[in-house]
Amino acid sequence: MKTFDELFAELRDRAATRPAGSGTVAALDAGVHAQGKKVLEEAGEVWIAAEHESDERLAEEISQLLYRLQVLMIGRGIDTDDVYRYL
Ligand SMILES: N=c1c2ncn([C@@H]3O[C@H](COP(=O)(O)OP(=O)(O)OP(=O)(O)O)[C@@H](O)[C@H]3O)c2ncn1[C@@H]1O[C@H](COP(=O)(O)O)[C@@H](O)[C@H]1O
Repeated sequence: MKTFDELFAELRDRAATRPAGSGTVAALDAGVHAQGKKVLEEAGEVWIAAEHESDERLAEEISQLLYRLQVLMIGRGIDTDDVYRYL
């Protein structure tokens, strides 16, 4: 189990060290357009899960949306503080 900030730090490390086999590295290399499409896709899955699926499935879809948002943030080069200041 990890927090939002811990996952973000892990993904930033993946971006810096580029380990072989990392899906995050592949997602970053795919560019912001592809990253944005993944955000939209996962957001749709969250919506569907919220209306039709179990709490567990909803939580899993939300985790995937958070991951995709973080990949997009790193792809665009913004940090968590850039977001948190609006919360
Ligand atoms: N939290 C996640 C995470 N959430 C979602 N995903 C990716 O998103 C996929 C699920 O999304 P989809 O529903 O779109 O499934 P899919 O269409 O079959 O996925 P793709 O073919 O597009 O990869 C998963 O198969 C993962 O590829 C994640 N990939 C990685 N992480 C975490 O990120 C960290 C770094 O991972 P790596 O870069 O892979 O080492 C690790 O802590 C991982 O646990």
